[in-house]
Amino acid sequence: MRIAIASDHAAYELKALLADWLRGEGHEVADLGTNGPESVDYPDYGYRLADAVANGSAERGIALCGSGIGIAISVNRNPACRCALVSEPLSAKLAREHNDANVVALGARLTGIDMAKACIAAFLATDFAGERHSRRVDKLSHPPVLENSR
Ligand SMILES: O=C(CO)[C@H](O)[C@H](O)[C@H](O)COP(=O)(O)O
Repeated sequence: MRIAIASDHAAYELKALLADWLRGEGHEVADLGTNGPESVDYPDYGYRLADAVANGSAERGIALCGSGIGIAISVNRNPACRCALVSEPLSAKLAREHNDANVVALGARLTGIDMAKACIAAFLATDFAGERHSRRVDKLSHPPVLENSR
């Protein structure tokens, strides 16, 4: 699978470990940075990752920062992306099965390497279940303008 991976400074070490592991598993991995401990801003990397998924150069994305929260919010600003922040494999599986998530986010300051691998393995191995979930996922692309929110 073609996978893009990106992080801020808080997660660059975890990113390198995961990229090596994924390549060893036979995936084609595009590492979009950052690649050192210098402080950077997670939206810059989240937007870059989201663009790789949106333009089709990557089939799936892996987004990492200290908590996973900031980079997940950044990725989800791109309407082509559905990014799920997870910390255990069942959520990663359900993010695919029910939400057709195309990006998974993890927090390097909260999640260790073995748990991160387990989450990513579940994320990559699971297909979208379709059916009733398709209707719901479609609605995510068409948010209504509600009367009382004007
Ligand atoms: O965006 C985050 C939280 O939502 C990430 O955890 C960042 O990695 C974190 O905010 C970076 O913090 P730092 O103190 O600048 O290292």
